[in-house]
Amino acid sequence: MPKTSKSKRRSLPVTARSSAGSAVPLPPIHVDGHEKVIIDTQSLASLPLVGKLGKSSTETRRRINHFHTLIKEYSKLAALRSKAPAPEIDEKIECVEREMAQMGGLDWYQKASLLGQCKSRGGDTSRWLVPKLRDLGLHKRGGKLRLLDVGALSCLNYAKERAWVDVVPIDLNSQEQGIYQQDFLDIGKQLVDGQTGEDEDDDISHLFEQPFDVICLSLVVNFIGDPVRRGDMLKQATRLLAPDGLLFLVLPLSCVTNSRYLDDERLLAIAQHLGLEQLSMHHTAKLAHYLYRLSRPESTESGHFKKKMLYSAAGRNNFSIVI
Ligand SMILES: C[S@@+](CC[C@H](N)C(=O)[O-])C[C@H]1O[C@@H](n2cnc3c(N)ncnc32)[C@H](O)[C@@H]1O
Repeated sequence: MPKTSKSKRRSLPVTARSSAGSAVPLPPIHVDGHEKVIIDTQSLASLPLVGKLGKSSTETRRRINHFHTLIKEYSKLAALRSKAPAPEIDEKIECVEREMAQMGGLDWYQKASLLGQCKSRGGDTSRWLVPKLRDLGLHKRGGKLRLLDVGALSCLNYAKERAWVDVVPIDLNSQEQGIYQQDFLDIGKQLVDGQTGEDEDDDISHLFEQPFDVICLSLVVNFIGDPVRRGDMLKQATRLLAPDGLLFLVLPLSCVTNSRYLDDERLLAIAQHLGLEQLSMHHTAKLAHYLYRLSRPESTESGHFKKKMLYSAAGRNNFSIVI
């Protein structure tokens, strides 16, 4: 039974609180010499569950989409503030935070997303991945596959495959016992910084010492509002994968079919740049699934994939991934 770090030390940044009690975003940090804006999704995790799940899946989807819009708005404002702090920007940020809080924060968002995973609403995306792993013969490879499930809403996603899959489920805001509370982008920092928990039980860094055979980023990259941090997520995956390891990426279909800045071809070019070979791609009415194999060490160079307009037509969204 995996231990959860939910009530224990977090390897996540500490969230400051304003006098009004609302979460205050953290200042930008510097990674590899570049300033990165922290999209303080962690602060959302601490907001109370006050929002309601929609009565119909359409209503829930509408609210989830609105939450995504608020995350993007939040990221833009945080980026602006890091360049030129101003009281008006702080006010706008507080407004966005308040609206998120009214909806129920990250906790509400996760519960609504979990509802979307019900069998009656299409099931969770692990059901697409498992047959692919079997096709590759990985179920009889000998020794269990180490699988990192990022943004796991349930620790039972791979329960049927427990004989050959060893899952490490993580999330920013653990929804149940057995899901480790951990920011994917912080993995490795503890190892480098030599951080340890207050007592040994708190420290889950040992879970990440060995590379993973499979990493799942299902509907997680689109959760991040900042295109650079989306790119960081893909880079982090390549860092944590074993040679020939597999990356399972799921995005809402509109991110690749209706964006001004991203389509399947560009996503493939980004993946190849990172040393990922595309094994499989599948679009459903709502989702785009990709399976990649790490075929060579990642390229560490940035600046190759800036935000570049591919389609200028009106009505398209602005989803992009920047490397
Ligand atoms: C839409 S849910 C996706 C759930 C599930 N993977 C699925 O396919 O339905 C996105 C989840 O990703 C989590 N998440 C976002 N960024 C993360 C990060 N940096 N580290 C860990 N979890 C993260 C959020 O907390 C949220 O629970």
